[in-house]
Amino acid sequence: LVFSVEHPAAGYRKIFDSVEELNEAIPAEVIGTIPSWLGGSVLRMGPGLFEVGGEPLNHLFDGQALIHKFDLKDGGVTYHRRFLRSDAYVRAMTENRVVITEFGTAAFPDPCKNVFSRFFTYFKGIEVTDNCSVNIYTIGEDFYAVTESNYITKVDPDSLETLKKVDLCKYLSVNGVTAHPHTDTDGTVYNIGNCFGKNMSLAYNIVKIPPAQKDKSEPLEKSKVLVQLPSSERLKPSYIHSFGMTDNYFVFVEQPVKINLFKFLSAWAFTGATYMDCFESNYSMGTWFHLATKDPPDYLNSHRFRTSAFNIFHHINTYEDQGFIVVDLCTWKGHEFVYNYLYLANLRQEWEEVKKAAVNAPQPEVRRYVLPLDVHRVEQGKNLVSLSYTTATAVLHPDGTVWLEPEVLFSGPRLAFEFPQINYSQRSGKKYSFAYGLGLNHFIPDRIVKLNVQSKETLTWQEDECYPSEPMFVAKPGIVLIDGVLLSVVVKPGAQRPAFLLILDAVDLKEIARAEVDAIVPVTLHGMYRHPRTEQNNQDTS
Ligand SMILES: CCCCCCCCCCCCCCCC(=O)OC/C=C(C)/C=C/C=C(C)/C=C/C1=C(C)CCCC1(C)C
Ligand SMILES: [Fe+2]
Repeated sequence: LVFSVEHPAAGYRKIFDSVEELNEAIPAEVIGTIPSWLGGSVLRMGPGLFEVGGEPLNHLFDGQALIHKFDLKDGGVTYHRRFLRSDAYVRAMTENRVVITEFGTAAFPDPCKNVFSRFFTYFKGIEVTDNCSVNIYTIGEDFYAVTESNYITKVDPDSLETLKKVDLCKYLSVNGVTAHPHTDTDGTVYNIGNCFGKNMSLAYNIVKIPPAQKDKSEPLEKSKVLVQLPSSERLKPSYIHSFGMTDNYFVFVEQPVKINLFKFLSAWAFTGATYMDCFESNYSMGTWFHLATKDPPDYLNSHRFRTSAFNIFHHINTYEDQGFIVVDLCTWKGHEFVYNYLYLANLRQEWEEVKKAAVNAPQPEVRRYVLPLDVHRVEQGKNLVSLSYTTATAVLHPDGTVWLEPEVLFSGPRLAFEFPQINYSQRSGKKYSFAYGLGLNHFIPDRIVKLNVQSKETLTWQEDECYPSEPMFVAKPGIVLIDGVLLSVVVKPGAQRPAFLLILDAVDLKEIARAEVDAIVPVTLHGMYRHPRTEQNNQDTS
């Protein structure tokens, strides 16, 4: 029954429609009672403008970045949104054309320039996009909207004004970093990015940005590359969307989706190709797992962990247990790039067509991989994983590689458990029980799922004609680990008030409240919960 939800009215199309920003926050109508301890704001990023100058943007990740904010205070809720004033947005508005190439849409040539000056414009090099539509997080006390390029954008989390474009290349030797950093309890930020070094040498660099500084100096000024991981292929680094971190280790999964740097650095500048045109699959490498220690930072090159090919975007959680590293992942089987299926034209099709397209796409599966930390030559051919609670295996082969087989934690035909969240502040890097995710039915987000990663039991929230977003876990203040709520922005196109902030009890996924707004909210990708400001932290930031 759970798998057979159908969408004949294709209401999901509404989440891919352009909207206007708001001049000021609008009030929401609250149904139910918002817990008295739940204040603060929900900040989320996503695309909000899907065409420029009458021309469509092609890919889900191309729409111009819109910052959304739901403020919760004294049981009431307001909603506000503003477009990020990125160069990509401002120049598109000014010139009424796509000026900066997006993930799947090439910039339009300036119609005022003749063919010769256009040629020389191209020679000036590639203008990398600053369309920070993927996530928002803090560095020190500042809030940054981010994508995966070298540009991050400082924003005011109260007014949603754009403050400053920051080029990470000024501080760090990286070409970009992921939109999914890890943050320690003291506020230290860790991230990973591709680095195309001198002589075309390639590496993945793990970077560290310290927390807010006592002398109020910029934490980015003190950021550094911690450790360098090698690329399996020269000129073709793998695409990275997230990574794992435990108390003592970093885990990087090198997938067979590759960036062809030759295409990226040459053809792209001349032919008006897009980022999407620079990806290719490696049919033979499978998937490699890399480990590095945090302190002292060091790449562990003694073991080479391998498994069959899959796409990986989101790590769920990673932890150490009895000499093993447990790595839980949202995978997509095979080497074909899942982003090939995320063109807006596909996502906006009639339901029957959407279903047909998803049949040929890589299939989703939540998997647990277990990496033994202690591997000896004599142990060839036998399963090295002795953790009592998992069927995942690791076998040392004569060539010195350790072949991993996963335990499947969740699998449904064309039903993905994606955009995973955990009780991050209390369980990140630690053994845990629950993951919360967005259920993608043939790529259409139509349910919220809670997964018990130990028992594999699931709970589901869904409602007719409703399209939710990534559920964010907010822990109830206190010491009880399982208490908390899930917050998700849900779009219900036919309703009188067509979107709402949904508040679910994270224990049983029962609805606690919803705050309905008189506005459609386009698809959001990721975001953060900002705790209410107390007298104490008001003083801290002043
Ligand atoms: C929320 C519901 C969505 C509905 C459909 C979704 C289906 C999703 C199925 C799979 C999971 C996908 C996860 C998606 C994650 C995501 O948010 O991705 C966004 C990523 C973006 C916008 C990446 C931008 C990357 C850029 C600009 C990279 C640029 C570069 C290179 C490609 C090479 C090196 C240089 C540089 C400039 C860094
Ligand atoms: Fe993501």
